[in-house]
Formats: sequence, C-alpha cells, structure tokens
Amino acid sequence: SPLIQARASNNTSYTNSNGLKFNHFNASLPNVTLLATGGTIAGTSDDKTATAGYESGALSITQLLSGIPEINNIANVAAVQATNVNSGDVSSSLLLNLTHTLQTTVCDDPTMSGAVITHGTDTLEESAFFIDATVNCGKPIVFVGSMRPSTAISADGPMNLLQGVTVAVDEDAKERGALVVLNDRIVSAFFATKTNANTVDTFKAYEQGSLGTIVSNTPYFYYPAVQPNAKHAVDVADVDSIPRVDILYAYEDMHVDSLYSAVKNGAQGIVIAGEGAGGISSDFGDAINDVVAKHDIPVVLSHRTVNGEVPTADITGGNRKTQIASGLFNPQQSRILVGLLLAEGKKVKEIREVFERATVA
Ligand SMILES: NC(=O)C[C@H](N)C(=O)O
Repeated sequence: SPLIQARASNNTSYTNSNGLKFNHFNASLPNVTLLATGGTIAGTSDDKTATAGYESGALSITQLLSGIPEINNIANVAAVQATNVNSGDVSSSLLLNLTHTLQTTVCDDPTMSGAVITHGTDTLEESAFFIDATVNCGKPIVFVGSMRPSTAISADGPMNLLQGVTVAVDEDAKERGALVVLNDRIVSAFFATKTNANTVDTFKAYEQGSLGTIVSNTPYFYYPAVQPNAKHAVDVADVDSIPRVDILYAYEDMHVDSLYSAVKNGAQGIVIAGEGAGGISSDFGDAINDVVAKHDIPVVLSHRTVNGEVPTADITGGNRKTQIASGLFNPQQSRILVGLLLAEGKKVKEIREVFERATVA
C-alpha cells in the first residue's frame, strides 16, 4: 500500500545495544535478527538454467537482501553473515554459536520479535532440529533456504526469504518451536525432513503435516500453537562442544568393523540407520552388545526408510536390550539428539528415557 511504501522510504540505519546493525530502520516495524550461513539461496551460476553444478554460498546476505526491498516493508532486519558455506560444512560448533547468538540477540532482547536463519537445504533439517531443541523462548526462529540458486530463472530463494521474515514477526508463529519455511509451507523444525534431492517442494513432515501456509505473503496457521509431545529442550548455555556421534548405515553384508572403528575413532554415541524398523544382522546385534558392555555408550536404532518409526517393541526382544529405539526420529535427528543429551551429561539410561517419549509402542 502507499502507506507502507512511504514508511519504507523513511528508513535510516541503526545499530542496537547488541551491536546488531539495521541498514533500514523504521521505528514502527518489528525487528528481526537474520543469521546467514550460505547454501543455494546464496548460490550463483553463470548459466540461468543451471539448477546443478552452481556455487553455493557465493552471495553475501547484504547482496541477497538488496534484491528483495519488499522485506523493508515487513520488518527491520539486522543481518549477520555467520558463515557462507555449502550446508555439508555446517558443524556443531557453528550451531552452538548460532544458539548463543539467538539467545542474546533475540530471546534476551525485548525489542526483537524473532529470527530468520538462511541455510543450505542439504543439512537444514539437522540444524533446525538442533536450534529447536536449544532455543526455547517462544519467539519464532525460522529457517529458510532454496533449491534453485539466486541466478536461476524462477529462483525460489527471494520469496522464501521474504516469507521467512514475515513468519518471524507473526504473532501466530510464537510458541511453536523452530520453523522451516520454503515453498509456501510452514513446517515444524522438529518433524521437517528434506524429501527430495532436487525439487523445490522438498521440506515436509510426512506424517504430521505442515503447520500452515503462506499466500500473498500472509501466513495462515491451521491450528493454535502447540509443541510436540516428544520434544526435549536442552540448555546449552554452558556447553562449548558437542560429543561426536556417528551414524552407520545398515545393509545386507554390513560388517561389524564399522561399529568397532567408529568407537575406536572417538564416537561417544552411535546411531544406526537400520533396515525397516531398526533391523540389523544378528552379528551386528552381538557386536553392539559387546561395545555397550565395554564402553557404556548409547546405541540408537533408527530407520533407513524415509518415513516411519522404530518402536521399542521391535528391539527389546532377546539380545537387543542394550539398544535404544529411535521412535519418531530419523537417523540425522537421532544423531543431533544423542549429541545434545551427551553434552548435557546424560547417561545411557536417561538417554533411553528421552527416546522412549518418542516411541509409540
Ligand atoms: N539446496 C541447497 O541449499 C543445497 C546446497 N548444496 C546446500 O545444502 O548448501
């Protein structure tokens, strides 16, 4: 509307008490911290038709924002370039930094409404699950990414970023945990997974569905705010590193060497992407019993299928008592959760109890 445009043109820059710099500041708009980490949303290619073989994390967040002036009508955005990488290079130490930054610049600052994190989509679900567990002040923390680089015809990044900022300042987005916003969908970070390696319509919570949708930049939530039953919030204020947890993929002829070498190389927890609902060979099951007896580490059985869950009943029989069923968590979510629980100082028994809250039977 003309009124909104008039407001945006009054913008001046402003630096707040946490040192966050707003390039366009309008006192009548809500404030958002934007932490940029790279990915395809910041990717470029010389070829406008390329949706593969482009460079991830090539544009700065300032360059990205300059192409979406509409954001200045929605919120004052303080953009921080946390890193600029392909998401395969995101580490737990970066995630701890993001958590600490979000705590001080968003949660503890009453002038901030929420946050947006731009992220490569490949590992976005891991980072979103981590932040969902570790940042819990009720303000919206919204992950966005894109599947097409910024230079592509019909690049999806600009609209996703605009929608992410809009959701981050939406009253209805509060108290829902971290959110993933891509392709007009709002999905709970706790359940979101990348379902397709290439298409723009990729982030979904298969069984739980999305929380809402966005049309003409207006978010609509289907239900009132609620948090998942199985959620375990973790306080990492005093944590400075996350213990190593390895994921092992199960298959016919899987060799027990992979388990022994993971432990020998320093893994303090193991997650297995099991066959079906946590299936493994009997040899591998014996090796797990051996490793748990010697090292007392958590071994979580998850599933290599895209969907589904591992019920406790499937792995408590006979000689499988040393293992923990992943319940609703896929291998990558299970790995994040085990790492956070170990960082909290939890022992195998307590880790099992957290996972049991996510198991149906
Ligand atoms: N669509 C993407 O963002 C993929 C990219 N390789 C990344 O995860 O950084």
